[in-house]
Amino acid sequence: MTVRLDVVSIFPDYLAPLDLSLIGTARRKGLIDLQVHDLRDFTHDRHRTVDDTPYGGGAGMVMRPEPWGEALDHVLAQGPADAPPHLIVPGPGGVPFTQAMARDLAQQPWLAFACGRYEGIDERVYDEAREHMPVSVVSLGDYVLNGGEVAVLAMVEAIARLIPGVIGNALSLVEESHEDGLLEYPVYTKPPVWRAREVPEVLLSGHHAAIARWRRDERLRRTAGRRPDMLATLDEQDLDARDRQV
Ligand SMILES: Nc1cc(-c2ccc3ccn(Cc4ccccc4)c3c2)n[nH]1
Repeated sequence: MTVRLDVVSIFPDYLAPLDLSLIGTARRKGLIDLQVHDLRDFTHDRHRTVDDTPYGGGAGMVMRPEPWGEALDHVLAQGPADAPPHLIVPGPGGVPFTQAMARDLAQQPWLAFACGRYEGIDERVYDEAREHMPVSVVSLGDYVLNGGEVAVLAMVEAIARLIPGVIGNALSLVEESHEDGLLEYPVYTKPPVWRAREVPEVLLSGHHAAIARWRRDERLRRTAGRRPDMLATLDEQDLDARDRQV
């Protein structure tokens, strides 16, 4: 199944990195159909204006509703009216983007992303969009960006890599940070000694049960050290069950 992704931005070139690496390959393999739209193509004045001053005053500018309305109409017209895209709008005040959300979105056949800029998009655009498609306002984290493009690059990467066929070795998706509630274990490769630093002996032992146990312990230790909040949500019997597996 080809997943369709539409992105609307005033900086379409910001999304050029999605032509590279795994995502680029997936697009060429036909697993992903990504279309980037320039919001200014949906303006009609000489200066291709996309922003205006905020009602109620205040600093900065607000993105005008008309170009967004026409841009989203154009996106909607690319697919079946009875199966519209899920519109994802990055925003500092959004619902936190998580691996669980990425997994859910990777199952959907058609996603659209609206990249805001300035102080944001006129609220009526969200209200209007909700009459035609599901709309989610999503935050990448508790820090402030200047616009949605960087957030969309991150979300598209997180989602696309979960689409079957995009990542060659499906195993590499298991036991990743956030995939099963623990951070990933430390990894090593040749040489066995580098600047007098040795690789942990167990990893060279070929003793698979001991290696699995070591990796499990490292994940727990690392999670407890860096993300104790994640351990709190990993309930007891789940922890014990995991330990029994090793
Ligand atoms: N996680 C996350 C997302 C964003 C984000 C996303 C889209 C936009 C569009 C304009 N801005 C600038 C802005 C800053 C503060 C208040 C309102 C708007 C954006 C920021 N920041 N941080």
